[in-house]
Amino acid sequence: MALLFRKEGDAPKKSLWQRIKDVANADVGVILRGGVKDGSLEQLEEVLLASDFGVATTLKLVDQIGGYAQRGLIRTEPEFQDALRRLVEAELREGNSDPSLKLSASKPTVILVIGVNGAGKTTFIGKLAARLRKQGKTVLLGAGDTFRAGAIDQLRVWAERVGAEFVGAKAGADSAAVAFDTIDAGIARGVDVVIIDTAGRLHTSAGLMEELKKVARVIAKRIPDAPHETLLVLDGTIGQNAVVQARTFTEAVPVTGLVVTKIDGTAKGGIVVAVHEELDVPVKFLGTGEKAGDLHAFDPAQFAEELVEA
Ligand SMILES: Nc1nc2c(ncn2[C@@H]2O[C@H](COP(=O)(O)OP(=O)(O)OP(=O)(O)O)[C@@H](O)[C@H]2O)c(=O)[nH]1
Repeated sequence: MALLFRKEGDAPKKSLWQRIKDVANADVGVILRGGVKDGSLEQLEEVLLASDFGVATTLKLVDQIGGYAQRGLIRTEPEFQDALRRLVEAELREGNSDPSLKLSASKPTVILVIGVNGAGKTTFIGKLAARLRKQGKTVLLGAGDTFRAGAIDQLRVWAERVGAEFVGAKAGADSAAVAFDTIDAGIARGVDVVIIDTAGRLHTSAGLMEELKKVARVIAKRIPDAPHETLLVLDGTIGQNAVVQARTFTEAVPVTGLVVTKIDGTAKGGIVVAVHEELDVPVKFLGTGEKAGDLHAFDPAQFAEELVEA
């Protein structure tokens, strides 16, 4: 099984379970004796908060663990660890949680990719294009991040590397116009999937959100049920700020899936659970590095297991 939180050969990071045992030893002891009462789960709560689960998810998990302990369902450390793993997985499967990428029955499927600069949008698009090419699909990348010239070149390089087609424009061009041209080219060339990059920085966040709305409107004008996926890319190392960012974006456009990047750089994967819980949007992919293969289709069972036990 591919490792999410570290590469083969890397020294293991401290797992969530190890941190719970280090910091919350007293809690573990109390829980195992079935003696859960007010205050005895405080250290567990602190570890979960420090691991980016966020307040709402942390309180829910602590409450559930407390309930299990009181009912005598947790009597050994492995039972405690297993309960936590199962609760995290259940959290990830709650509500709107289908991790599969929706492809349209008619060509092309249009995927719009949004997120702030530096979150790893362009790298994700390159990796997703590589994955779709491997599945035998034809792919066209549209460089809608016209705010930054480097982003256009970076996407072109990815297109060449993975054998995808490319539509670009000069830096400063209208992002919505690039999206329109890309879809036109996708229809004319009969490609299977069109992936459109967007800018992540404008002078004001209100300006950025207006631009994204316009891009989505222009796409829908050309293909009424498009974009078929609007994927929001979040940096997994920035903690609760990712939740704040996600709220701003989801208020502007209907986000259909989350991509959490740089998971290889953190051992605190609680943010993946927190964003899903807060937004009721499925996590669809995890990024674990800069290479084409460093993309994982999201699997709640694998994630919960590695987060708690790895
Ligand atoms: N370790 C690690 N680095 C990543 C991952 N995804 C992206 N990066 C790196 O993060 C940096 C930012 O990624 P970009 O893809 O350029 O980010 P962007 O959101 O497109 O931002 P701009 O290019 O500034 O528009 C680059 O140095 C990437 O190589 C990941 O999953 N793991």
